[in-house]
Amino acid sequence: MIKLAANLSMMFQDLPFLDRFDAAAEAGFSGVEFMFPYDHGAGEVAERGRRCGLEIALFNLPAGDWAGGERGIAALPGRVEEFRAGVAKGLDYANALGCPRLHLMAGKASASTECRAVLLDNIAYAADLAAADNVEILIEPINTRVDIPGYFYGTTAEALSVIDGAGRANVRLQYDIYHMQIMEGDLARMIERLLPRIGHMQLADNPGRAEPGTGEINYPWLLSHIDALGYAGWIGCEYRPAGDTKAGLGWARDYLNSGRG
Ligand SMILES: O=C(O)C(=O)[C@H](O)CO
Ligand SMILES: [Mg+2]
Repeated sequence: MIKLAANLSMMFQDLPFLDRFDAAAEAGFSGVEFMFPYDHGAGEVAERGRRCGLEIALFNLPAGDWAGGERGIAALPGRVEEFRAGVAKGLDYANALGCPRLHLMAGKASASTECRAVLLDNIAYAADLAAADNVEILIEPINTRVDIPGYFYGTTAEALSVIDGAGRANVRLQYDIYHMQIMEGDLARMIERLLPRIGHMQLADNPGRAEPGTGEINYPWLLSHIDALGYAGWIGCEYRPAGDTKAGLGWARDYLNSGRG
């Protein structure tokens, strides 16, 4: 069964963050994900999720100075103390929100031995603490052609080599179909091959990163294929709606709860 999570950092942006939970539930979602909950108290985010009957599928560990252009700090030498404080904060929120997954972002860093060593240490540190809370750490290759030039890993091979290097069983691959269409293509076969390593998925069409049906990816076919493969995890709708979020959800009708919207 395909389980779609609304991405509350990209969808329903006309509403304040907490009200996006209500909008997602009304649209028929049973799960949500978002980038960062940290502007709000963990208690109030948890309460809103509970009240709306929503599972919280994933959010990001603190990722440095986002507004200043940083996209994670885990591969940055000299930022280890800040990284560790972020892990503690992220796990506090994950526990309060009942969220079993955290996305750890490496950042824009050179492919140097030093950055890789810092990254592997940081991932192992986060994974060991997370394991004690039954939380998984997710590593997502992000396209370096359009969205984040210079990001530490842009392909599944690079991300898997980092995961294997960290050597922790609770570190898994976050497969974002949009990024991987740009970097690798061959989506169906790649997902089939990588399925045992994938802990979370995300989607958007390409080009433009809007909803399925606006670009080149055959989502009706691909989602049936993912379903047939037996993928049981969440797929986050990490797209920028081309217009009104709810009006653009026609593509998802078969996968959402009905009767609430
Ligand atoms: O950029 C992406 O695709 C992500 O999933 C990161 O979490 C940034 O939000
Ligand atoms: Mg993503």
